[in-house]
Amino acid sequence: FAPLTLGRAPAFVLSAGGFEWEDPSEAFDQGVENPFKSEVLVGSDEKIKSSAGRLLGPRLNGSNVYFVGIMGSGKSAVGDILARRMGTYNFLDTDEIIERATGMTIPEIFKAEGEEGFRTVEAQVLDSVHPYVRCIISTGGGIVIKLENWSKLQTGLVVWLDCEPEVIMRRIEGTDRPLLQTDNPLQKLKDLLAEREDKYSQADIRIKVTEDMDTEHVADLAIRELHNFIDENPPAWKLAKSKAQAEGLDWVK
Ligand SMILES: Nc1ncnc2c1ncn2[C@@H]1O[C@H](COP(=O)(O)OP(=O)(O)OP(=O)(O)O)[C@@H](O)[C@H]1O
Ligand SMILES: O=C(O)C1=C[C@@H](O)[C@@H](O)[C@H](O)C1
Repeated sequence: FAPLTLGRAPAFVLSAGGFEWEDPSEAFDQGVENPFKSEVLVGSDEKIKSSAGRLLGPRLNGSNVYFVGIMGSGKSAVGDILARRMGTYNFLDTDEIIERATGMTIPEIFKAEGEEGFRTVEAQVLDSVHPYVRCIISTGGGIVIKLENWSKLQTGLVVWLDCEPEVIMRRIEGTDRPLLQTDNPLQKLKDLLAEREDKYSQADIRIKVTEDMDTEHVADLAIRELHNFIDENPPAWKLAKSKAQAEGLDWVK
């Protein structure tokens, strides 16, 4: 078999099970380490923090990051900051795409088509955006309700912004979110959280957002936790390589 090439001449050729292919570390490992744990990157905490966002893109290798959580938890505000800090990722917001695609506001869609109609469009939008790469995607608070949406979210890394309803209420009181047009919006938020909590908690990363944390601070935490998640969940080839090396076996011929 001719070695598989990934757009350029292979530097190393692996041979396993009768097949030969290029060492995937050549294509995927860009030598970028977790800046919070790196011995190469030295400097003040502030300096490391400022480069941490920029260094996340190469380590994510194109994988999307999805923010989930109850409405008002900061998914759009924090997602936008994260994409700007990374520099190489785009920011998308499923609620905003729905409004642009339908030419209607979310309250108008709820009024005309009901919640079920909104959920159908929301699933269609997620279906069309999830094949893109290098995106930070803020999702609608109810995206986790439909099981079919989970398989799409799990093509990327999922971050739950876990924020108390009381804190959220103080931020979004008086806005036109359709599900909160009740006599007791705080109770409604609590009920929604109780219904969805077991779904949100399936996220890869959970960030506890408290009242004293501004959006920049939450973005800092998201960056740190994403770097840590990548360390703790290395791709299969990386595990195989270190296992082979530990056992003194040939990995690269
Ligand atoms: N950590 C924070 N500190 C202060 N204000 C915040 C914080 N997070 C979000 N906000 C503010 O709260 C409001 C709601 O935030 P945002 O729209 O980002 O939430 P969301 O999770 O995207 O909501 P939805 O699901 O309804 O789209 C915005 O005005 C935002 O600026
Ligand atoms: O929690 C929800 O169900 C919603 C959250 C918003 O982001 C919007 O998607 C819409 O208002 C519904």
